[in-house]
Amino acid sequence: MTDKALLLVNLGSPASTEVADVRRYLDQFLMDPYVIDLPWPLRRLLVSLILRRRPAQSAHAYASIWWPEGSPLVEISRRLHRAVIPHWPHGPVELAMRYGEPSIEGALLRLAGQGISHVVLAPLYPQFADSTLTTVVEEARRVIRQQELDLELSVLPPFYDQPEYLDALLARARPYLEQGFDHLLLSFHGLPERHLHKRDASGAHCLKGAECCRRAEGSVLEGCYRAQCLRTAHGFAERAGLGPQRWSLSFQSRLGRAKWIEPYTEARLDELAAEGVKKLLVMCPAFVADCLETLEEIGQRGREQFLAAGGEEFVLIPCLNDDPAWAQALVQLCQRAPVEL
Ligand SMILES: C=CC1=C(C)c2cc3[nH]c(cc4nc(cc5[nH]c(cc1n2)c(C)c5CCC(=O)O)C(CCC(=O)O)=C4C)c(C)c3C=C
Ligand SMILES: [Fe+2]
Ligand SMILES: [Fe+2]
Repeated sequence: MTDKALLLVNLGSPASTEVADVRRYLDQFLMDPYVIDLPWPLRRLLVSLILRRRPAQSAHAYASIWWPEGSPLVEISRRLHRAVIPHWPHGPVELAMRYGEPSIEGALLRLAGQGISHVVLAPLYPQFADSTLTTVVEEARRVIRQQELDLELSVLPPFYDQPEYLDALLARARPYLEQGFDHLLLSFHGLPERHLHKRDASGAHCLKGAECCRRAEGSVLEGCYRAQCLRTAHGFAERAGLGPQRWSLSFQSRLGRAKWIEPYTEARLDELAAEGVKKLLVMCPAFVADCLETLEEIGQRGREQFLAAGGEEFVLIPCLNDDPAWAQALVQLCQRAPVEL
């Protein structure tokens, strides 16, 4: 029966490392109100300022990690897509990117054209944020509304604490853990603090103390990216049998002057070297596919920083990527967990 399609959605990348393509991509990305949550005129002004210098800098960074097939994030997502297809018994599997190509619009039009009536939307982000999950769901809804498609949607919720995901992470990390290390740093993508406050309607929970996100439950946990990152990190460390001294958590990829959630990865790299850590393992569990933020920011700049600060060995554990066990685990999640919209 071909009545229930699966649509995998990742973030997306520029079409090439040309500055003009990077500018186009950054414009689409940063003008998304779920990413820069300012009223349109202010957002336009801020993004135009960012677009004066950032495209050239980012193009240079992208060029240093680009693959012959194109963007690592997009190519890895394509490989994951191919690995998932044989495991999904309910119908076609499509791949889309929230920004750039292949688009969510194109994928939904193709599925509707095949007579599909139900789509399971799988945003490939373990932790919830408006800039990850909400924007994907809203884009899918916009396309269905504007194109008048007869499609029902359900969505894979954040899977930050799900055994399928944590087990896949551990299987990925185990060979690196077994080789010995002084410390494991779990570096998550950061988020402006404002995005957390906005989701904490009571104003009483989020960022009210070092442990507030650790204790979050119910709707507070559902809306708190930081709390979900902490759950992932503690869940992973427990499964790996790591004591509190063997690992820590940080947040990377800060953009602009606003305060982002702490501790910052950059600061932690210096601290760990100063504390005498010689061999550092780094894993980035907010990303299911290696991308600019893991390969360049951590794998190149993070490595240089740690070694310059006195560290001796820096090992970046690859993301889950197209690992066959992860492809199977993802299908299990998509069969077990989707929520009707
Ligand atoms: C993993 C989840 C992600 C969250 C949360 C997120 C929030 C967020 N990001 C920016 C700004 C940028 N992010 C950029 C790259 C990038 N971000 C994610 C994921 C999350 N972002 C990924 C997977 C990537 C890599 C894309 C790739 O092509 O490899 C970039 C672009 C690159 C650059 O110029 O540095 C920007 C800009 C904001 C502002 C934000 C939260 C509000
Ligand atoms: Fe980002
Ligand atoms: Fe919180």
